[in-house]
Amino acid sequence: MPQIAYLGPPGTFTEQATRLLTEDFDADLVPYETVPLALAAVRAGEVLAAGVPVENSVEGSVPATLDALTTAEPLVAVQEAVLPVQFDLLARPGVALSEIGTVASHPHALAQVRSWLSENMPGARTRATSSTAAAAAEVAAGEFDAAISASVALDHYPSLVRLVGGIADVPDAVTRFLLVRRPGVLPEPTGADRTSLCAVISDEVGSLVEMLAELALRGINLSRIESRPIKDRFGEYRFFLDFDGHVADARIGDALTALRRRCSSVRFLGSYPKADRSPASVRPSASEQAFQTSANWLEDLRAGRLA
Ligand SMILES: O=C(O)C(=O)C[C@]1(C(=O)O)C=C[C@@H](O)C=C1
Repeated sequence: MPQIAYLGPPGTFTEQATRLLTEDFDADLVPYETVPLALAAVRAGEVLAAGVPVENSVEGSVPATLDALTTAEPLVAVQEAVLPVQFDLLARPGVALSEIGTVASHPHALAQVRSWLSENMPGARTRATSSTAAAAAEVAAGEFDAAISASVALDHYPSLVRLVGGIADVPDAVTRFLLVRRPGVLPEPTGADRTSLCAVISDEVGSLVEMLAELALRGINLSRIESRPIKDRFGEYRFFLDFDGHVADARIGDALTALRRRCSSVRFLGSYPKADRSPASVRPSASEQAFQTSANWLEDLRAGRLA
């Protein structure tokens, strides 16, 4: 049975997402303490793939995931899932809300309940843990007084109780997760796909606009752009782009070759079906047929068949 890594311990949102991402095949889910460790296990061939959080609708991208995707051998996303995110406040039995001195969770989770904490527990100090379930484990071990966790965490830490349920500063918050593997056969195009890549551009006037223009000119809908520092040179950035379409689509392939010529480096991070299955809208001049017709026309010109 294939082994699939996820950000653990058991009871994280990432575990729930990874179960969803692997529901079509029998998989043995293996918890790792951090996203970089889960991705290192994929690179080392210890596991087939990893489920990792990539972006939250309230707090934005998950920097640990973006950095870990680009700083060692290439990996590609093959599937995405989007999960609603609401939290429970878990504590040891007999502890009242007013007695809680420390509340622990993953920094992304704490950021999503910041207003709730300041209104309801103004005296409590927040503590960062490696995941929402790690916070529950540390509360069970007596490290902290309370944890902001997924409600499934309670199944794994039965010594805790739910003090408050359904906490969320933004009620419809969601987190997007990816299933990431070593490069291999890509998922088939479905007409409702997303392509992710990371590009480094030169520090020159207009280079960002020109990169984006390559997408816009081909009618490609950009759904996310994010920059992360390159780290060893101040003021230089990697740009993470997500856009509608599959690398097998003519307009996407054409755009990628243009980016490859224009950027100092381009790392392909995968083409995979969008979680919401919403089809890409393709303008007539960027359709497969339009690309084929114009390629045939050029071939005829070059062969002397047309003037
Ligand atoms: O999966 C978990 O439980 C995590 O701790 C990670 C994470 C994240 O990185 O965004 C996942 C979903 C929630 O948005 C909060 C935290």
